[in-house]
Amino acid sequence: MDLLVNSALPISALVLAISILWSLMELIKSNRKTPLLAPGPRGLPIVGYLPFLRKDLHHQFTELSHRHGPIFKLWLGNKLWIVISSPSLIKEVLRDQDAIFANRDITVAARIATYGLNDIGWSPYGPQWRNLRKIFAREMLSSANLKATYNLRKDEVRKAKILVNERMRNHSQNTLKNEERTDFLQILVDLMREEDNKASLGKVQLKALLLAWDNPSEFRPERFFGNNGKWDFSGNNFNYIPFGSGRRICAGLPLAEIMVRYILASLLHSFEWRLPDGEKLDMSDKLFMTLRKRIPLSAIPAPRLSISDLYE
Ligand code: HEM
Repeated sequence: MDLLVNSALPISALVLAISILWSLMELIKSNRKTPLLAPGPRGLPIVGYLPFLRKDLHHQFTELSHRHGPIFKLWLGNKLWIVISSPSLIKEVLRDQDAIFANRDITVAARIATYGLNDIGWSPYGPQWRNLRKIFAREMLSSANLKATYNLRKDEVRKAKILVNERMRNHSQNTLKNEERTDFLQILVDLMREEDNKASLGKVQLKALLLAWDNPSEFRPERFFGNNGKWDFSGNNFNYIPFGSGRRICAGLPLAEIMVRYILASLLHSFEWRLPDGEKLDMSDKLFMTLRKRIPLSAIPAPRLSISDLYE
């Protein structure tokens, strides 16, 4: 019994000392002339909220924003973090006051991986970052990238040519399949063949029309309607900022805009996709540097166009 009491003594003394220290720190903090801070969850003395952080941080932050509002604070150790989640606050931080917020929080791992922050993404906002952005912009317009884009475009033109020629041949030989009689490509071909073609739609325009759209042979007139900037990803609509906004907006946006659209459109247009037998589509996510699918997607492609030349 004595032994138990004796060993419990140093622990209670330690707990008492930590509590006094914490109360003192809180007192000093409250006496400091700090501006009023946003609300936030309570943490532990010294470590703050660190022990409570979960791996699915983005879901945890969503939950916390439901509880504390669109701006809340977290103490992680002695560092204060402010988490924001409303379009108007995002505009304030990324656009209106972005000169103040244009720095990244540098981790040790980032410093090592970039040989001392020699990288646009991690470079502190300043002359070195400005130079790197200029070099990056020039590099993106370099002959190699222009050539790659040109080749991609050339390939799309070749494919559009094959599609239009095939459809016009089927049309004149009266061998159109049922579904082809009413699809969008056929509407354009009919328009082109009309004797009084006021739209002056020639073969060249037809091919150009096919290139500007994804799944061009689907009848989807809504693609012509404006959508009130709903999918404007240029950094001006703060409800939708996949590339960020302000000074640190994604430097690769122009390239990504061309490449992602072409690659996705080609994959969807040229192949029918299905899941491996017995597998269900899982949409859960995992936070890394960016958000990823928790279970990587395997999909099996099968050619969907009848013209085999397109797959060469
Ligand atoms: C769909 C594709 C892409 C998405 C969604 C994307 C998204 C982003 C985002 C969210 C940021 C951070 C912006 C901020 O901090 O406010 C960023 C930064 C950056 N991205 Fe992208 N990106 C894409 C493709 C690319 C490509 C293809 C390149 C290169 C060719 C690129 C190069 C960069 C660079 C260099 C930065 C750092 C800019 C800076 O700190 O000044 N990105 N990107």
